[in-house]
Amino acid sequence: MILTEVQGRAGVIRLNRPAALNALCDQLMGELGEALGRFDADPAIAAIVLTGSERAFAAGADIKEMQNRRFPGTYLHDFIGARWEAVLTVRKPVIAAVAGFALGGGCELAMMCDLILAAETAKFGQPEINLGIIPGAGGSQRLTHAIGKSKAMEMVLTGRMMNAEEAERAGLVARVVPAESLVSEAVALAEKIGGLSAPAVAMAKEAVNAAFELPLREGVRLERRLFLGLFGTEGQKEGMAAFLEKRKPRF
Ligand SMILES: CC(C)=CC(=O)SCCNC(=O)CCNC(=O)[C@H](O)C(C)(C)COP(=O)(O)OP(=O)(O)OC[C@H]1O[C@@H](n2cnc3c(N)ncnc32)[C@H](O)[C@@H]1OP(=O)(O)O
Repeated sequence: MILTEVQGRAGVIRLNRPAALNALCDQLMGELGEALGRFDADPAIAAIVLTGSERAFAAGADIKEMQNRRFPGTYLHDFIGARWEAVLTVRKPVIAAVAGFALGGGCELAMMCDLILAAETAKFGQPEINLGIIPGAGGSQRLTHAIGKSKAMEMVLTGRMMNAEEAERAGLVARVVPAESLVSEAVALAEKIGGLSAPAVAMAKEAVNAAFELPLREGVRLERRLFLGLFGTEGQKEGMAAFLEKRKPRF
């Protein structure tokens, strides 16, 4: 259900369950967690690209698998839990490359990544309300952080989908690119990141993500500690020396 390949410094993970529009079943999420862990541990990989098919990044959690779940069983054996949040434990940048549907858990998975590149065909939505439930993998929180209360509320309350252009305008996605160059653009981004100082990249990711979890003052304190810590790295010495010597840095 998952295909992986290495393209330059990028570890590319493709969700591959076409008959169900990449519905995120238990097996797929297990394979995804394993692939993320493998690329995160591989020193040759600078960043991870997570993508789906032309038709769907992922159409959400598997409704067939969820249909007969009952409370309190779901509460005692939280089927979202750590398995769904594997992407949040990855230290390297994770780029979601989204074409087609990113709905429900698919939208939530994309939002757990560090940034989203969207094809012109991308459609984002939290349609759980149509199933008699609400988002359960962070959608009500991350979508609201990303696009603000009114737009998020409208999408969560009505299940309305947002196209790529609107998603870019609203700040949900970093950039919209032609569908045919979606993965190559994401890989190019990973290559660019791969040419930078690895400790600076890791700390930049940590600092930006902290903005979602910490109050401003604590976030700024964390940023300051990380910033000061970078003066102990070779990357800072090389980066500043290269600038002053008017040459490209070699990290
Ligand atoms: C994370 C948590 C806690 C919750 C969730 O994610 S809940 C799920 C939220 N997602 C949705 O509600 C989207 C459900 N899917 C759709 O609305 C539609 O499939 C569509 C709008 C994405 C595409 O519609 P289209 O008419 O183009 O295609 P379909 O014939 O409907 O789908 C093809 C094929 O895929 C199966 N499918 C699609 N989504 C799911 C899903 N989330 N879970 C399980 N299966 C899914 C669909 O049943 C159909 O399969 P069959 O050909 O076997 O009928």
